[in-house]
Amino acid sequence: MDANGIEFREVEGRGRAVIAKRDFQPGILLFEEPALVFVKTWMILTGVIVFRRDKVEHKYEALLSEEKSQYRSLYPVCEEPHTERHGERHGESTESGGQLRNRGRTPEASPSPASPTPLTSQQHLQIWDNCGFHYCDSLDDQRNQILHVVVCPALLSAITGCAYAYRFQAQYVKSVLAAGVLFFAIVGPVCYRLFYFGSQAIFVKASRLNHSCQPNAEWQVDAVGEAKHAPTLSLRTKQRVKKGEELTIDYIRELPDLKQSERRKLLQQDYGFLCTCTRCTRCISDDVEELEAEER
Ligand SMILES: C[S@@+](CC[C@H](N)C(=O)[O-])C[C@H]1O[C@@H](n2cnc3c(N)ncnc32)[C@H](O)[C@@H]1O
Repeated sequence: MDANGIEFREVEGRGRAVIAKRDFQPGILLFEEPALVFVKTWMILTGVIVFRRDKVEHKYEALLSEEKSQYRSLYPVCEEPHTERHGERHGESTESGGQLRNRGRTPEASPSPASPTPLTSQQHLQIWDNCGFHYCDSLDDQRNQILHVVVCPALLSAITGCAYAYRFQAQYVKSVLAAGVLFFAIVGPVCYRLFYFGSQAIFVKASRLNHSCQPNAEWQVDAVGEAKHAPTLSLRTKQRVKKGEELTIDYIRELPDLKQSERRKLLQQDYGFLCTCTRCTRCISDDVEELEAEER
């Protein structure tokens, strides 16, 4: 499906954005988009995404030259002045779409796209940090189940059991069993948040979606049959959206319980921007206490 009914343009203070060109009811599919590139990751403490840099670079090298320039157009998404060229539409595979916006790099209209300056590891990292969508596919889910239901409990039970046996000279087997019960009862639920497998993908159009703490759209990744087809992101409206409104998503939707002030801090620390969504603007202006009372 093409991105009908939406457009990509600049908004004040937030760079390029996705705007509704007509009214939408809740639950409407706005667009579907295959991943440009995706990698397997781990996540620690529901926040720190870890992947092998060389893998990311290797995947980039395997892209076609047009795809490479789309990928490169994402760097640096937010550091340069957002000067949109006439007719530029993000995600379109035309010559004007996906132009290089890299500092110190010649615009693509004149140079040979075959030999762009190589991206550094740091630049790759910045692209993935800013634009990577994290999700779990079915293989990740299986690995997580094995990890959290078998490996982690067994390992932690064995360690706790050994410590218990050493401390109290208890029989090893009894200690491991006791530690296992203890683990499932107390540590098990916590362990689920400590470490898990996932995947991360770059979706060119979707990476133009700005964040809001009260988003009007939500994304989902379908990664069934990933070996044969690239995972596909679909974006749907969450509520009624009026013509001219910006479409936004929640960048930290896996942490719904945070207070507004904590959300702002996290977005600044992890994503490097001061959120200017309506909710945050209200929070800055005067009623932080009122907002936090509402949240309680
Ligand atoms: C994935 S990009 C979104 C598209 C980006 N606006 C662009 O021009 O390509 C994320 C960046 O957009 C900006 N941004 C997104 N949501 C924002 C918000 N609520 N307030 C301020 N800046 C925001 C930040 O600079 C952030 O690092």
